[in-house]
Amino acid sequence: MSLYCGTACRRKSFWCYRLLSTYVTKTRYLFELKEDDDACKKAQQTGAFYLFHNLAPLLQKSEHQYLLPQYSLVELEKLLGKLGQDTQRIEDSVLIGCSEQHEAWFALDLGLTNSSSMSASLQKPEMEAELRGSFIELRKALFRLNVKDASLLSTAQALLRWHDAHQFCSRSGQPTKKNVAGSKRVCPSNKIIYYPQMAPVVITLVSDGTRCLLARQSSFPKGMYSALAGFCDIGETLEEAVRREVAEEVGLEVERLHYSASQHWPFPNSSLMIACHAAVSPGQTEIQVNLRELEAAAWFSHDEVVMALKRNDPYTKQQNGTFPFWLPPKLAIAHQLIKEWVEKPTCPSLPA
Ligand SMILES: NC(=O)C1=CN([C@@H]2O[C@H](COP(=O)(O)OP(=O)(O)OC[C@H]3O[C@@H](n4cnc5c(N)ncnc54)[C@H](OP(=O)(O)O)[C@@H]3O)[C@@H](O)[C@H]2O)C=CC1
Ligand SMILES: [Mg+2]
Repeated sequence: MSLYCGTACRRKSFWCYRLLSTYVTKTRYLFELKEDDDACKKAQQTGAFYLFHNLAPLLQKSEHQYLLPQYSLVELEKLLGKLGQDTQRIEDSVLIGCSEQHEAWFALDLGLTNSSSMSASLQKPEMEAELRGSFIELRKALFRLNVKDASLLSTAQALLRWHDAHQFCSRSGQPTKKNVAGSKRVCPSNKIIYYPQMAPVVITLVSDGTRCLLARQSSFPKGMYSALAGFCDIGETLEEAVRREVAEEVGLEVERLHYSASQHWPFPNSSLMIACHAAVSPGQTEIQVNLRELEAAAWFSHDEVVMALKRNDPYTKQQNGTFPFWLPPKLAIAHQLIKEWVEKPTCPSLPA
């Protein structure tokens, strides 16, 4: 459905864009592309495509960081032709954002095969040579991207992964069909609509007023400690999830907590990280580590944390064979929580 806006501009669109801020017009343009398949197809003609292979983004190496190449629809069609692939494959692409000038951005995975398309998975080396880049695992690349690109690729990978895992209706078993933008999938037989999902995860930096509590899982890189994290259970509030996770993992009862910020985190699936500061009373700080969840947990002083934040070569083994204590990289919300605590290590004052 389209609406004409007021007499002054006569533009055929969902919205009258004339008096709105750049941010609002961009948001409403994206909304329109998600709702209107024809508008989204049209946007592909002038849009930019980011490529993936089995969820690894195509990147080009520059001196210190990775660059993100993008392709126009015409370039993509040429590339697929050259590789002997049907251009119908472009229908698998998903909308991931747009520029302020309304150039729509799409992501397309050329390694994953879709139940509804007959295209075979393309060979990675052949494509890398053609594209003069490399498909690099997001875990390895994320921390060498600028914040904007890292966020765009996290979104793209999460959406591509969700579509790959939701090709069939869980009620009818029939193949589901995505809309052009990829903001949903529908089962043609029973009309059930599936929307991309994120799992809410609380991440909490516990403090006793002078020290903060950090922990590590055995899967973490050697020497790295982070704030306590855990998936929310169904039916829980954030406050309940924080109190339960802290109790489960280190055996402490949180007295006060306050919200700091949130972050989309693509690993291992798509999580919405909700970051909080929490306090325990100085008299109740003896921890009992749940070894089924954590390898270790400990209280760290302000000075120790300040030193660890300065460490920029954390993987170097020390002479005694151990790895130095270090903290998650800047891009992780855990880093932000820890930095906030270093700047203001007092207990939060809001009631839990
Ligand atoms: N961005 C950041 O700064 C940080 C992000 N994180 C992220 O937070 C997430 C959660 O932290 P973590 O300590 O591992 O979580 P939990 O403490 O909840 O424990 C993880 C366990 O929960 C189970 N699980 C896995 N997926 C789900 C789900 N969707 N819902 C409910 N339970 C699930 C699994 O158990 P089982 O296998 O036994 O079924 C898993 O081993 C991690 O994925 C991690 O990547 C963590 C720290 C910092
Ligand atoms: Mg945990």
